[in-house]
Amino acid sequence: MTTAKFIRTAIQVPDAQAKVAAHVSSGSIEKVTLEQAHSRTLADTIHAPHPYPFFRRSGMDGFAILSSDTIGASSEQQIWLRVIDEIPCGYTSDQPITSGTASRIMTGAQVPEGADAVVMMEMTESKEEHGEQWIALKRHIQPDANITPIGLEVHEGQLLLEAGTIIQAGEQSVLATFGVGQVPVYKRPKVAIFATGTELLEVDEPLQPGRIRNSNSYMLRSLVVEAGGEPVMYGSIADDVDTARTKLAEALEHNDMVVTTGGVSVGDYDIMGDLVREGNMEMLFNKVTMRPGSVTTAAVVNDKLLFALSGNPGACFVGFELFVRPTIRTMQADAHPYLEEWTATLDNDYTKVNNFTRFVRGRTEIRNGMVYAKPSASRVDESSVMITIKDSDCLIVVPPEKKGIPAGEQVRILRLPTGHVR
Ligand SMILES: Nc1nc2c(c(=O)[nH]1)N[C@H]1C(S)=C(S)[C@@H](COP(=O)(O)OP(=O)(O)OC[C@H]3O[C@@H](n4cnc5c(N)ncnc54)[C@H](O)[C@@H]3O)O[C@H]1N2
Ligand code: MOO
Ligand SMILES: [Mg+2]
Repeated sequence: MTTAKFIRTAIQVPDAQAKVAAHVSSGSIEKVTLEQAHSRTLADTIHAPHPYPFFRRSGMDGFAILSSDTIGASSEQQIWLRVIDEIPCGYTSDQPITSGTASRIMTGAQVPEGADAVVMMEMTESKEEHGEQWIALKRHIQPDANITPIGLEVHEGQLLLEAGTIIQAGEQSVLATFGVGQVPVYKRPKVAIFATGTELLEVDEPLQPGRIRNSNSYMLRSLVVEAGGEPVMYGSIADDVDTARTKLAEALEHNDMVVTTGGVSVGDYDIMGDLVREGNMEMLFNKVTMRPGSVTTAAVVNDKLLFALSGNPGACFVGFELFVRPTIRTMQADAHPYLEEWTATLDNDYTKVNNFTRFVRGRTEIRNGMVYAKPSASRVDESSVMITIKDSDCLIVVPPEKKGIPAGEQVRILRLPTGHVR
């Protein structure tokens, strides 16, 4: 049998990634509240509208003084200063410090005019005389002591955050400090997910002979969230090309991209493959020189991307990490959308013979400051294996020319950003 189904041109992973990238640009922008901005990608550059600190700030609970008043002070020769005001945080004093006077001040309060130092409470003695408060100092206090000057951290106009920054705790702090309550961020792309397969059962259905529960949709859902997308679940459908066509049209209409799983190989019921070949979409590729995921298929329909990933869980996972994650990241203007590449020492022999580049699910470990990677599966790492996905934090790259790699050799690994919600 020689139908178009079987004739496929395999392309290399970087070429396939480039084909996808040519159809992706950063998405549109929206404003969200600071609370909602967590883990979102900033869409504008933020400059400081004012210096920070904005006023001369006391670093201690104590007294604002003139340092020159304390010259010559010692245990034998205490200097007495009259306390003229009390300045809690949030208040400003209208009484400037002049020679011979001091004001009680709290940590974080604005230092009054005239004062050029704050002395800690513990370094003073105090007394009350004729209704007046006095403090004594026993040593010389250096000018500027315990005063944080204006702009120590940030000067006015300083670049605070670049567009493309992911907003986490530190960025939240900056945005709040500078009064950015409505934050311009890239919209999360809406990613439709549906599974194909007559064998698929819903998660809460009892097992039946020959059937399995749809796990890929849930795996993909988590991956989309991790990548910063908004997953939209379209359930699963039987292997029927008409149903798939209708579902795909609906998913494309309401979402920014569509990810499907299953039915992309050459089997009689591999309907997604058939659908992509029908001709009303631009197929980017339907075979990649990688394993798992060799049948990963991508197409463009009305300017939107369709990723038809393998049904085999391991292949579906790798297909997502290499093609879908970078797309979601690029749509949020991530300058480094691909999985981070590290070098690691292989911990176990890897003996499999390959004709395609193999992306072996693995786990890293740091020992004596060195990164080691070992395959997650002790026996099987086939495309069909589901159970090792949870045990993996990297993909070990085994080039096609290698006939296995001995333990101790340096390997390229791709770090999986598992658990990081973007
Ligand atoms: N004659 C050939 N057979 C196969 C080839 C080939 O080149 N020639 N390629 C093999 C490779 S490689 C892979 S990978 C798979 C790809 O299969 P499909 O993408 O067509 O996926 P299905 O046939 O629908 O299912 C494969 C497998 O995965 C299970 N599955 C499907 N959907 C889900 C889901 N949502 N959750 C969990 N598991 C799912 C399904 O039951 C099958 O066991 O084809 C090889 N065959
Ligand atoms: O596409 Mo299959 O995943 O190469 O193993
Ligand atoms: Mg199949």
